[in-house]
Amino acid sequence: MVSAPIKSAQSAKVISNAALKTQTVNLTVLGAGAWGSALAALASRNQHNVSVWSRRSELSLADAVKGADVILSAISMKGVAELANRLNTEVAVPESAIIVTATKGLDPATTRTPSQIFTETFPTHPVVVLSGPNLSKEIEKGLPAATVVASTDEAAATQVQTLFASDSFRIYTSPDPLGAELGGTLKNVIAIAVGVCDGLNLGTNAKAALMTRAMPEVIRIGTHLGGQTETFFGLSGLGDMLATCTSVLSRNYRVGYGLAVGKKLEQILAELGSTAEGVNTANVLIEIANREEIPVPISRQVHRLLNGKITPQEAVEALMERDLKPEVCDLF
Ligand SMILES: NC(=O)c1ccc[n+]([C@@H]2O[C@H](COP(=O)([O-])OP(=O)(O)OC[C@H]3O[C@@H](n4cnc5c(N)ncnc54)[C@H](O)[C@@H]3O)[C@@H](O)[C@H]2O)c1
Ligand SMILES: O=P(O)(O)OC[C@H](O)CO
Repeated sequence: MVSAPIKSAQSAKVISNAALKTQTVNLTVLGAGAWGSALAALASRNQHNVSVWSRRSELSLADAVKGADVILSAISMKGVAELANRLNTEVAVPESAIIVTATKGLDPATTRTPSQIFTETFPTHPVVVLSGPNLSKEIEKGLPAATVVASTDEAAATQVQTLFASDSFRIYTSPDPLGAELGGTLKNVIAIAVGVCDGLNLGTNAKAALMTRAMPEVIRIGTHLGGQTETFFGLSGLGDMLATCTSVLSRNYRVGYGLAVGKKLEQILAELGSTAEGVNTANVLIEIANREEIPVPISRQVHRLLNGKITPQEAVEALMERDLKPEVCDLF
């Protein structure tokens, strides 16, 4: 069992990091990619018992989750639904285990978020979203970073906060899992657009305009899907948008940059050798936007570009030639 170190969120505000250290937690990390490995290392440094499972590891999924207090999934979106189903049907997930999801994506088959998938599959377990401006390569180096753990179960969020928090990894709790998750997911499509902007050498003014105009777009679709407006202005929203859109470490940014300098998508993805969720997210997002009639002009151009319907230059022209209008008119 995970100990319950915090009596309430109110008391957590005044307790120092040192006082937040808990009893040892049994953490199982599912996914041994860049993010799963970085999160496993953070928990190990906090002296917790960490086991890491991946589909290629010798450890079976059943053995990996046996006795787990916390199960954290950090696999690519394409595997989340299948993994949730395997956890539900093939193995015995401990009754009291907290499930944490750190994936930033949307399920292509159902358009659900990972937290929605885990909540529907495990209705009696607390589900926590971990999301923020977290480029794993910087975190691996021990550079300072902050993130958000969001859940409707406040005690579970606080326990996950304590599990990973350190002097170099500052964690805030939030009661809005969908908002935190969608901020981190939708910005990947915008990071592709900003990569295009930089690849075409369009300048700082254009980049600032793109990121700023992306905010109402993300908020419009994010709130429609159930997130709270204010969450999109926090670390998991604006914060992650800034990190991902301004760093060459971002794989999504590099997808856009590569397209702008004339590379084919397949070549870019092969060179990356790891997950760029924005490509799948753009497809699912446009499916949702079309179905629900939600305007997403930037994401739509990214979608057209990724699917070979337009060139990077044509995408820029399409955005610049839209009808003129007042700035603050279309948040919802
Ligand atoms: N790397 C980062 O900086 C970072 C930061 C925050 C969030 N994320 C998110 O975390 C998720 C994983 O990213 P990553 O950087 O670790 O990617 P990665 O490509 O390095 O690793 C992906 C992992 O998912 C596993 N996987 C893929 N398909 C699977 C399937 N069908 N079944 C089981 N496992 C499967 C792979 O084996 C691998 O272990 C993504 O949603 C990403 O957006 C990444
Ligand atoms: O490398 P990216 O583009 O997947 O970005 C990683 C994280 O989402 C940044 O917070």
